[in-house]
Amino acid sequence: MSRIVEIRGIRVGEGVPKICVSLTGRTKEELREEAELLLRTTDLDFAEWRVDFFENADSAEAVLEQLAELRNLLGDIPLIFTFRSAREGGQRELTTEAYTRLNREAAASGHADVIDIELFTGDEVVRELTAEVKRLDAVSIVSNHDFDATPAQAELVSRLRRARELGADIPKIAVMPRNPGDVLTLLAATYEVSSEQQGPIITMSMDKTGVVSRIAGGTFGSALTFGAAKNVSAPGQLAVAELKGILNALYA
Ligand SMILES: O=C1C[C@@](O)(C(=O)O)C[C@@H](O)[C@@H]1O
Repeated sequence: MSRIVEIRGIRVGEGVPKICVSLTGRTKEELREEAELLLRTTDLDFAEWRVDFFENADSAEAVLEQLAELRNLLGDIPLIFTFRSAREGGQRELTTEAYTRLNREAAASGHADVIDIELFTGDEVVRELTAEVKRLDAVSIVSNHDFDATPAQAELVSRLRRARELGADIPKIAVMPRNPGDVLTLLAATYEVSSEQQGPIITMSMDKTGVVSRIAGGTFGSALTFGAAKNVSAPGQLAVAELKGILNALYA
C-alpha cells in the first residue's frame, strides 16, 4: 500500500510539508476575491473551502453551485471541501443527515479533490462516507478538533488510528494547548503515529503557543500545515509567504 497520497500530482507525505490556505468568504464575491488572491500566491499547495462560513451553507444546491465556481476559478489548485461543525470550532451546525448528504454530493460533483469528514460524526457514518469518497475517486481527510484542550497522548494516538481504521486517507487532529507541555504532547502523538508508516497524517496545536507545531510538525511526521492568505481559519496560522520560507529553510 502506498504511504503517499497523491492529489493532482502533489505527493502528500513526501518531501517538504504541504501548505493549505482556507477560503473563508461568506459571499460569492468574497470567495471570488479570495480565490483570485490564492491564484496570485505561489506559496500554497492546497486550497480549502470552509463551507461553514458561506452564507448559503444550509442550501446544498447553493453550495454545489459555489463549489463548481470555485473549481473553475482555482484551476489546478487541489481543493479540500470542509464543512466544520460548530461543535468542532466551525460557524454552524448541520444535522448528521444533511452533513453526510452535502459531503457525498460534493464528492460526487468531481469538483472537490478532498473531503474533510469529522471523526465524531459517528463511526458507521464515517466508514460509509470514506468508502463513498474513495469510490468517487476523491481523497478523504478524517478530522478531529478540540478548541478547548489537548487530550492525553494516548487519546490523540487513538483518534488518529481510528480515523485511519474508518477509511481515512489522511487522519487529521487540531488541538488547543493550555501550556507548552501540551504542544509537546501533540508532537509526540504525531511522531508515534507517523512512525507506524501507515500513510500521511496532519496535526497541529493551535493558537500562539502552538505555532511551533505548524512549523516543526513536519519533523515529527505531520504532512501538511495551514497558512493564511487573507484571513486565518483557526488561531495560530502564519501568513502563507512567511510559512513557506520557514518550511523551505527547515525541510527543502
Ligand atoms: O482542520 C483544520 C485545521 C485548522 O483548524 C487549523 O488549526 O489550521 C484550520 C481548519 O480550516 C482546517 O479545516
